[in-house]
Amino acid sequence: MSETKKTDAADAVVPQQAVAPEDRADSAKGSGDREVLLRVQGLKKHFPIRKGVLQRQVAAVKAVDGIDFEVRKGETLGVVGESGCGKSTMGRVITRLQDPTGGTIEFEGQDITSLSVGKMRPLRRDIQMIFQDPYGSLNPRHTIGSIVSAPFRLQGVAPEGGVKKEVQRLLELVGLSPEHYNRYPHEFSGGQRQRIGIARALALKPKLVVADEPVSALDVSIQAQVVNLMDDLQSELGLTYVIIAHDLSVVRHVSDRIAVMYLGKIVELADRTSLYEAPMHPYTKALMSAVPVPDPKRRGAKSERILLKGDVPSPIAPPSGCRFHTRCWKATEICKTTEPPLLELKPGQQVACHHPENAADQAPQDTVLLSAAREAVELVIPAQSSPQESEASKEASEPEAAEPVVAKAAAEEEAPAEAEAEAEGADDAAEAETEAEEGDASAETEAHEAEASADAEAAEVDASVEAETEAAEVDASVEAEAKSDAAEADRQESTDK
Ligand SMILES: Nc1ncnc2c1ncn2[C@@H]1O[C@H](COP(=O)(O)OP(=O)(O)OP(=O)(O)O)[C@@H](O)[C@H]1O
Repeated sequence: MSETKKTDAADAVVPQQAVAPEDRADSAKGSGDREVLLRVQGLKKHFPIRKGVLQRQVAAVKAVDGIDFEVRKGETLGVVGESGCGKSTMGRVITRLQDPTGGTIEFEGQDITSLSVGKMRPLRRDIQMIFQDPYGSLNPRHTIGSIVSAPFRLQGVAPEGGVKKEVQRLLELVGLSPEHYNRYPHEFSGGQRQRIGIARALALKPKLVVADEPVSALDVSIQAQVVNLMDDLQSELGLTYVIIAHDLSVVRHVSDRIAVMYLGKIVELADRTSLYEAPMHPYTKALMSAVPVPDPKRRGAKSERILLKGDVPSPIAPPSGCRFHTRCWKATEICKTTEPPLLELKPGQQVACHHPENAADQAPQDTVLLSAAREAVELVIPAQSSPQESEASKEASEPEAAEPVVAKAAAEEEAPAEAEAEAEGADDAAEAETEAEEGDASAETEAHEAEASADAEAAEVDASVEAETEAAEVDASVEAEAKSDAAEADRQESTDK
């Protein structure tokens, strides 16, 4: 409760150097002149933690805690942030698979925040979701035909030319053969399964597709294919995407604009170029510094890598003021007491920070760093030019490995499991107790997931039998080939004689 009060107080603080309204209008005319498809305001999703016989609520996991953004027709909004910052919850809430705790969601101008399941049904055609796990999200007992045609059955839609023809067209659209219609999910690779998931999501020609980590479960080589497929489909079908991902390279490749989340809040929202070239929020800067540069020639241009120290605080009791102040090297007293609002400091670039990078300071009078700020980060200078430098940077990173300090900025590539375990460990009890709360998630999704997990074992067995069979087939064909080679050699020999 106290945080809420502080937040309210924070809202009253008007930083002096935000972009003037007329400039904002200009920026809206630029990249933002497309029609708004989805508008989210003050969106919150809190999972209650209940205790005791009476199951009284004692606290709440503030997974999403007051976020505002818009998605325009035909664009791709990327959402990034560390594990546990509320990305997936945000995705499930905007598609109304979970009910929000507060705020509003408007789709094509219609307020869908509290529509009942029945009233949401017709809108389900327009808003679809692609899930992260291509193995768990397809029912192993159903054929591909049945999986991809499910949306037609559920919505009572009869496509022109019949369901089978339409499903086969969709399979072709996503790069699969129409002959796969009668096959089962275990007969496909991860990338192919994700294509099937995409075909299912596109069956009803949706306007908005929310993809939650669509490629993170796939091999790197397959990721590019699926990302390119989604790109092509967007131009072909005029789709609008919200793509949730923790891989900054993927997000950079696919997004027009990017929202950076930290502990249930959007800390920066900007177009791709501004965000990658001149990030304003220190957290964004730290995330960006962790993105590997693939080109060795350009690697030298990358200044230093910022490793954030300390853990992500618990979303049950997030820090006061700016939630990032406990890990920020620029934090001053105001950051501790006053929550910075998300303001457009440059046309098309919104940031929630009192002391932004690449922009005028919003609280120039507040200059004394918090003592923790001095310890908040570690800079790693890329080892490249001289041997001495490489030695120094090696030394700088060694004690860090010995310390129990988690370099969170690098968590995206180095320790996602650890970060996740932390967040989840703290919230395990909460999750268990609030499971029942999730009854509001789409019945369709739940039934599907339950069935899928019940059958996962069967699928695994099938898959291993399949793998054995395949291996046997390969052996047999190799043997046959060897035999025919030998016969050919014999024939050749006798001809020569
Ligand atoms: N059903 C639930 N009950 C209780 N807490 C939940 C529930 N679902 C999510 N949370 C908590 O909400 C927070 C945000 O979780 P969420 O899955 O949205 O994060 P995320 O950014 O998508 O992380 P990841 O990338 O690991 O999926 C976490 O602390 C998580 O433990």
